[in-house]
Parts: sequence; structure tokens; C-alpha cells
Amino acid sequence: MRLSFIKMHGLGNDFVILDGRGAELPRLSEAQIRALADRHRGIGFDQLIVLAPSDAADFAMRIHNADGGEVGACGNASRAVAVLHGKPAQVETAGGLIAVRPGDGQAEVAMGQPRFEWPDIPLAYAMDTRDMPVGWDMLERPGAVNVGNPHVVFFVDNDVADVPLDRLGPEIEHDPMFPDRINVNVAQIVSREAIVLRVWERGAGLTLACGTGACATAAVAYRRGLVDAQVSVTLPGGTLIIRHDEGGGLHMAGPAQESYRGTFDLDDFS
Ligand SMILES: N[C@H](CCC[C@H](N)C(=O)O)C(=O)O
Repeated sequence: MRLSFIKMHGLGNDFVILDGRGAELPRLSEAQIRALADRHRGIGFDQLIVLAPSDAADFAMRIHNADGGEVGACGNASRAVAVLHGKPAQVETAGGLIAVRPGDGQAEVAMGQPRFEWPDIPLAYAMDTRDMPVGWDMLERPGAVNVGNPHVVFFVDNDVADVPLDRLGPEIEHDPMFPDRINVNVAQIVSREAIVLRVWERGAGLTLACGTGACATAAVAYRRGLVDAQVSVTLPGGTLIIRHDEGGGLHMAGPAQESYRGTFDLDDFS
């Protein structure tokens, strides 16, 4: 079966988007998604995004990591889908309802309320998620938060580039403390208005940017009183602006672009 796709990215975090808003698409298996995600034998992406009709919102966005797993949120893809849709919309995701507003080559997303209770992350047992008494090598005493997907956030005093995240990321992602696994964020607080961040993404590995990681890191830092309500978060791929509204809701703003359009034969990836 021949399928059309749109290739997009947000600060280099890249997506293949299958647009099923008008016509029902076949459900891809995890093996097919992994094969499509392969950057040598497939098309290559960090996440596969499948759009579909929704009874609860303007449309639904299903999010699959490169490892094939379906997850609840993807901040950079939310901006990409906003630019693709071309007008403000409510979008249904497995992690809840989000509101997107496109601009010229950029978009804003209202991500909803961060959740900090240990069962909501989830953690395998009760723990203070503000300042967790755990550590892996030089990474210790993180905060945890769910922003539609689960994140653990470590703060370091030195350059985040010095942290061996390629080794520690998978070790932390798969720790039994995190029953649904976890996205791993390593951040340096530059000032009350600026954070530098690197992310090991659950199911995708090191990415150039992670929108929910930027939201999660800003939320954990704000909860600790380390940053103001609005903060810039600079990742290897570029900078996002994260803002807490008066009710504590999270808003993210940043670029998103289309790269190219193409087709593939699903039978080649079965
Ligand atoms: N790896 C994440 C999903 C994608 C998040 C990231 N690409 C973003 O922009 O938020 C997870 O397993 O929850």
C-alpha cells in the first residue's frame, strides 16, 4: 500500500507525519515503525506522527517513538502539526488535550498543567518528586514531572556537554524506578531567564531538541524557585520559550518547518 507523508522538524527533532484527518489510514505495527525510522534502510525520524479525526478535538495526533512505542506527548511535533494545519486548533493526544496556534514558521502550544505526584509520573514507589534522593554517577537529586509524558530532570553546574548522556541516558531510561521508562533531561541554569538543556529521549535517544523536555525542565526549575515564569531553553538544535501562566499551565513557543513530502510503499517495511 502506497502512503504519502510530510517530513517536518522542530529545531532538528524530526518527524514523519501521516495525515489521516481526511481518510482512515492503516495501523502500522511497531516493527514497521522501527523499520521506517531507520536512518539507513528507512526514511528516518525521531517520531512518527499519525493525524486522525477526533470526537473530542479538531483532530487527534498519535505519537510513536522511533522504537515503535506509542506515547502521550511530543512538543516539537505539536508545533509542526500546528504549522501544517495552518490555523489554531485543539488537538487530542494520548497525554491529554493541547491547544496549538501557528504563526509564520513557528507555533505556540498550550501544553496544560504539569503533574508532579509520584503516581502521575509514574514512579514505582512513593517519593518526593521535587528533589529525589537518587543518583547515577554525577547526576543526582533530580526532579520528576509528567507533561503528557514522563520526564526526570537533573541540574548540573558544569557544561551539559560534559555529561556522558549517551551512557547514562539509557541506564536511567530503563531503571525499574520508572515503570513506563522516562525521558532524561540534563540542564544548566544560566540565569533566572535562561536554561541550557540536553535530552536523552525515551524510545528515540539523543535528539537535537525535545519540546516536552524543555517544558519539563522549566516546570521543575520553576517549582524549585530557580527561574522566572518565562524562561528560554536552549538545546543543541536551538531555543524554545517556555512560559507558566497564572494558573501554572505551561506554554511553549518556537519554530517548526516542513522539510519535504514523499511517498513510500508500506509493503517494503512489513
Ligand atoms: N520521547 C518522548 C516523545 C517525544 C518527545 C519529544 N520529541 C518532544 O518534542 O517533546 C517520549 O517517549 O515521551
